Amino acid sequence: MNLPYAEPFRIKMVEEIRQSTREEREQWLKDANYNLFSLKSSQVFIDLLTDSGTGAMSDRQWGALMTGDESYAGSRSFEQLQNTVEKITGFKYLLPTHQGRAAENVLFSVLVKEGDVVPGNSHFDTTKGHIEFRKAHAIDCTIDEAFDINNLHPFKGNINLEKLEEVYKNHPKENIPFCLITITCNSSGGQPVSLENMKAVKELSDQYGIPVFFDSARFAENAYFIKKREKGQENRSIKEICKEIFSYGDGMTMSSKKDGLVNIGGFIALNNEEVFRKASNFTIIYEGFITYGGMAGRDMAALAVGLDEATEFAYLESRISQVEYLGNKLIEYGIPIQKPIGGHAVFIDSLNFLPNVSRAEYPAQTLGLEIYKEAGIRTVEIGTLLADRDPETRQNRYPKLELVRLAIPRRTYTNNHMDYIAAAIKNVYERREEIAKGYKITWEPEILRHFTVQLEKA
Ligand SMILES: CC1=C(O)/C(=C\N=C(/Cc2ccc(O)c(F)c2)C(=O)O)C(COP(=O)(O)O)=CN1
Repeated sequence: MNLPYAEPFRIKMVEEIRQSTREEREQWLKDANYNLFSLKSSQVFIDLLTDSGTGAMSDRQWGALMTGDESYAGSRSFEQLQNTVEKITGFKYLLPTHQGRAAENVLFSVLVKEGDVVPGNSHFDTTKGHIEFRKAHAIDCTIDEAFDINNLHPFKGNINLEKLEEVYKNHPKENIPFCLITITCNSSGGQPVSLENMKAVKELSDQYGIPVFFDSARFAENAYFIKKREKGQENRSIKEICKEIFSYGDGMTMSSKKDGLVNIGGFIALNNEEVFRKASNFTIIYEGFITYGGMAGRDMAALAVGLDEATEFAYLESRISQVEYLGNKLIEYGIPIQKPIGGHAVFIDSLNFLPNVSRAEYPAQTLGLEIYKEAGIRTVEIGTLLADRDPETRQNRYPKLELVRLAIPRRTYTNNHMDYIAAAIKNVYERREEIAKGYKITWEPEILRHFTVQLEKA
């Protein structure tokens, strides 16, 4: 018989997780003002809040930690990281930061000014936050197919070139610091961008003299989808595809907490020496000296190993197959999810799941709370709460999709956990008609409200 698939690793360390009762969870949600971010990890059985920094490191990464060089300047670990980043991306200048939004803060302090526009595919919320915080505007030029959850376009992270050229034509070049391509595109469901689209975006941007940057948090997963789905790529290595991806950009920001396979860290990498020099000053102000930038030497050492591991097909196949396994189970149960299934998460369409909950009562948040009550599984809302209010009108911005994201940490849960998650969501789906009321906000902060917002039952 054909041998079934098995993971290319074995487990050497485990961490105990504990179940709770439904009564306990209902009380804990009340105490948390119905904000899943406010739960303690001890109150969560399976944590799908984020794949950011929550994965398991390998024995080689733990080994690298022990030999980290903590020198303030010129650390050996920085050199190891710099060599690895250049090998994978081709970018020769590196500025470490403590995580992805810190890289955005440093780079955007150089490139983004009041009144600018930054086009791209869907910007993730902290990236958008760092653009709007500077009184600039993010313009989403994603292809329309991305917003139809049943459309099986293989690259829903792609940029619509007509929409992008409209931006280039309607704004002076000095007010367009760069075009930002997010790979994979988190907000539209962990959807990849094709090499063909990246190439076309770079060519169009070069015509208008606009630089292109990558928000690269899940670049390796994007490369995997290119290898699996894009014509002519099936025989190329992940590392070869990554090199070509970055050849279509002038630089990158990176949240290493995703495809860096580490629990903390980020960086900027680019080829433009002038931008590097200016960004170095902001690194020193915000992050620390330019050869550690808010990271310990040991974390840079572990990251250098992590980037190498993350850009290997066997690891990516294992990681993405687990997400597909969960997604296919939910499809089998009739649950409406974003298709094709993304690389790091399964995204449930809560408007179809909970038709009786009005948009003004946050259906995606309502569904996330029901899933937690049902089985102690924490998810995150990628909908109206996250979309926040229009900076000028202060009205809710209702995005096209109201999603609940099930983000799968890397090398952390087994497929038994996936079966448990799918069964829990099926149970909620079977009682969806009874769920007719959502939630209302009792307190919210000025920006990025969903992290700390407080709610009560509507
Ligand atoms: C494509 C991209 C990201 O996905 C990203 C972060 N993402 C997170 C963490 C998170 C962020 C915002 C939330 O509302 C959230 F609930 C979760 C996530 O789970 O997906 C960052 C920023 O990288 P930092 O987290 O290292 O600073 C930059 N770019």
